[in-house]
Amino acid sequence: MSHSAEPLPMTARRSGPLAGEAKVPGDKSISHRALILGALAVGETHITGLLEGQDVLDTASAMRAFGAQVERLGEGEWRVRGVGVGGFAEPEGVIDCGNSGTGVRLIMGAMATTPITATFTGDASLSRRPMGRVTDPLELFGAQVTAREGKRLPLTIRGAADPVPVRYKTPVASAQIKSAVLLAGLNAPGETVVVESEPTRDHTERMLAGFGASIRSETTDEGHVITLQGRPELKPQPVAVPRDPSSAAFPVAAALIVPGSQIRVPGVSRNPTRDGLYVTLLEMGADISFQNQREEGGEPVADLVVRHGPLKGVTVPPERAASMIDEFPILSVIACFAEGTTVMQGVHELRVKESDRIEAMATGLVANGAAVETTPDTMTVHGKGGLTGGATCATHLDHRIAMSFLVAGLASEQPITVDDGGPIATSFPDFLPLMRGLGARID
Ligand SMILES: O=C(O)C1=C[C@@H](OP(=O)(O)O)[C@@H](O)[C@H](O)C1
Ligand SMILES: C=C(OP(=O)(O)O)C(=O)O
Repeated sequence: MSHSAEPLPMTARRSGPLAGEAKVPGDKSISHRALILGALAVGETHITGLLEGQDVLDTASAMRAFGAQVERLGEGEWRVRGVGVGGFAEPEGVIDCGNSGTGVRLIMGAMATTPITATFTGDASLSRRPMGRVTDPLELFGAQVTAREGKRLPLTIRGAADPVPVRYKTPVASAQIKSAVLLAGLNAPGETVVVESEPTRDHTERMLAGFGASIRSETTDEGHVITLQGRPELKPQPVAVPRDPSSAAFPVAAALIVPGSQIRVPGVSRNPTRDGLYVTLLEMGADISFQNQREEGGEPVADLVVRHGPLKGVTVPPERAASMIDEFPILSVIACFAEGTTVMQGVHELRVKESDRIEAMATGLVANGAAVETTPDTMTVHGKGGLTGGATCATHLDHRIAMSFLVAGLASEQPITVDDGGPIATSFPDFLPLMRGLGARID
């Protein structure tokens, strides 16, 4: 939901060793998809471990507006009674996706091949983000899109009455574009094909297969090719959402930079398309072990044990960017506490997230004593084994910027303040109690 709540400043102070267990919330990407596929299935989908962050709650409301029955049974436990592929009803009101790029882009895809009309809106951050990357391919299916200048929200989609399948090469590596096209392809006859230059997170493909769709992925000379057979009957599946590796990154980073820390983060997804931060941290010399590796709900998971220790700067190659796209803000913090230079390459997509994350991190880190250089596509941090701190950082309605600076403050010489911690609730509503439970001094 878009709201103009009062800003909520928060301050993090140098803390003693962090210890204990960090049970981070359910994966945000999988949570959105469980609700949307549940709504498109025929029958009842039972979900456990759903992230109850505002982004996902907005997707739940949207699925109700399109005619699905969505009920909360208990903490993280939800039931969705779906309407079937092509069964969405026309919503009576505007669909407000709040702060969530994933929510709005996937839902636009899911309705674009059904003959109904819907208007989408979002908060100030989402209204600045590019939507043409999704509406362009949706028009190829036959949907009609009315948007203001620059293809931003609010926009209206009139779904195709007689959709045609599409073969689409994504112009940027984006799981949101890929997923929107695949979800639109569900109600088009024949094969819808998405080609991506680098593989992006594959939760949509895994879950569609789990719900009984015929879908295959292969690597060819052209790239990573996903082929979906349209008009399946989706069969409800129990979905057990693993814990979010992108949320886990914050307590993990805190334990790595606060001297003497040792924490355990159980049940975190280790999906290879989401694993780039952890690969990078191991290269930096981080002391992380992955215990009890197992499969849960179609995703590989492990318990992470993380200990503080010395870190060194590394170069993160551009082909790794997609597998850690949301983790660069917190990596830039960790890089300040390493010795030596960390270069993050191929990160231009960070400029069109909830904020321009390259700009937001560089400005805040420099204000707190770091040496950072940026180009349109790279961020370089000259690590000095610590940070002075003492400054207030602007979070620009961006949860990951807020959490990154708060983690930085736990190990800086002086406290670090963020001007607004409110957006943290979009993806990690229990961030404060969880971090305080480990010994973090944040108020
Ligand atoms: O598909 C998803 O669930 C997501 C894809 C990524 O966005 P892009 O596809 O725009 O890179 C990521 O940044 C976002 O947090 C979640
Ligand atoms: C980019 C993010 O989310 P979204 O695109 O769904 O707003 C994120 O959670 O870091």
